[in-house]
Amino acid sequence: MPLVSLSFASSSSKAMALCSICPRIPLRFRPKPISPFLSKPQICLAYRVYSSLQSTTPSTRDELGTVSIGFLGMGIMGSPMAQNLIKAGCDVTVWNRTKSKCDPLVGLGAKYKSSPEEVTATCDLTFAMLADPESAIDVACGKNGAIFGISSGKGYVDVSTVDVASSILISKQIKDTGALFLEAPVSGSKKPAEDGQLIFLTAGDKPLYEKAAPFLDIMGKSKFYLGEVGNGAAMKLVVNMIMGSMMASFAEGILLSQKVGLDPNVLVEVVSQGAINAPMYSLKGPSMIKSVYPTAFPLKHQQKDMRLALGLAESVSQSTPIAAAANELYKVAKSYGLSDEDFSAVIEALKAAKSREA
Ligand SMILES: NC(=O)C1=CN([C@@H]2O[C@H](COP(=O)(O)OP(=O)(O)OC[C@H]3O[C@@H](n4cnc5c(N)ncnc54)[C@H](OP(=O)(O)O)[C@@H]3O)[C@@H](O)[C@H]2O)C=CC1
Ligand SMILES: O=CC(=O)O
Repeated sequence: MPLVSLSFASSSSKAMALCSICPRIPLRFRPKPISPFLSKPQICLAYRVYSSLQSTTPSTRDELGTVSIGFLGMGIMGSPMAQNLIKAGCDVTVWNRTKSKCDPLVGLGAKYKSSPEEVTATCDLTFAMLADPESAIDVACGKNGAIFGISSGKGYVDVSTVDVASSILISKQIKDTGALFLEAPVSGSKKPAEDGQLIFLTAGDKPLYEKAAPFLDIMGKSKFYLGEVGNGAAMKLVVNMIMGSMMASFAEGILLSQKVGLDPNVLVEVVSQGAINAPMYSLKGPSMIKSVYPTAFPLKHQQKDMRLALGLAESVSQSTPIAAAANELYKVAKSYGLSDEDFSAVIEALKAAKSREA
């Protein structure tokens, strides 16, 4: 017997002081101490206060069987996340716009429903992993959307990467039904999703965070609770803005090393041993040098995140010239037809048109 029934349709004082000199930051984005323990060093504190590792104690696991869960969105991320829930013994119900993508999950024991509405009507807790703000809103609030099946006592956890306003809109629509809402975008790509090593950036209803925690622990290695809805979305956009700029800069470095006669493979090795080492450089550098971009994080989603992050920065008049320049490169890469390639294909935007054709 499955343990759980699931459906899947795709501050510290220093920080507060900083806010006092940045009056334009809306109150809701200012770090708020949520525990008296916040006088400890900030990094440690943020981790210990906002996140918890492996909260799935044996007693919690016993309770998993009493919760039925749904999953909406079987893309690159949603499929392995749902798969991990099934493998952990959960009873999962899945939905995806393109039905065929549900077949492997059904093969593993998932149930299938033909609309988000049916999923939320059947399940206590529904996760949604959709492409962008438009699809996340449509699946939650559109025709046969999640809000039409959900009701008081149930929960909706949106793990898609969206902007703050969209997340607040979805939250309001869900909560108007009496249900609870949690935003929980993830940091970590295809492989971390497959390995259950995602990082959840959650915000919203704390009781739902606690109810969802054992499932988040199955799909991820850590989770942060960041307060009110919008903070999770904002955190994810800041992280991905940094990542997108890092990748664009790395691409420039690879091409420059080649142009001056250096071996770019040696550059990747040098970078991997120094202070600017990042796993994505070692992981993606060798294939970028060969001009192949096996998709883990689609370039179109990285450009969407740059665009949304720039909007977030604009909303608080924060200057982000590096991200703005990087965003232009992702736009050029999209115009080259590289939307569905991995975001490392941004390097193509830096190659001369003639050499790209060669
Ligand atoms: N890939 C990655 O490394 C990571 C991605 N993310 C974020 O997670 C989210 C999902 O990413 P990923 O799985 O890679 O994306 P995919 O493009 O692989 O999947 C997108 C999903 O959204 C569905 N979808 C798209 N448009 C609509 C629509 N109009 N109505 C209903 N469903 C729709 C797709 O359905 P269909 O199959 O029918 O097209 C599919 O299930 C994005 O927000 C992304 O930014 C976050 C961390 C890492
Ligand atoms: O959103 C992408 C990621 O790798 O995280």
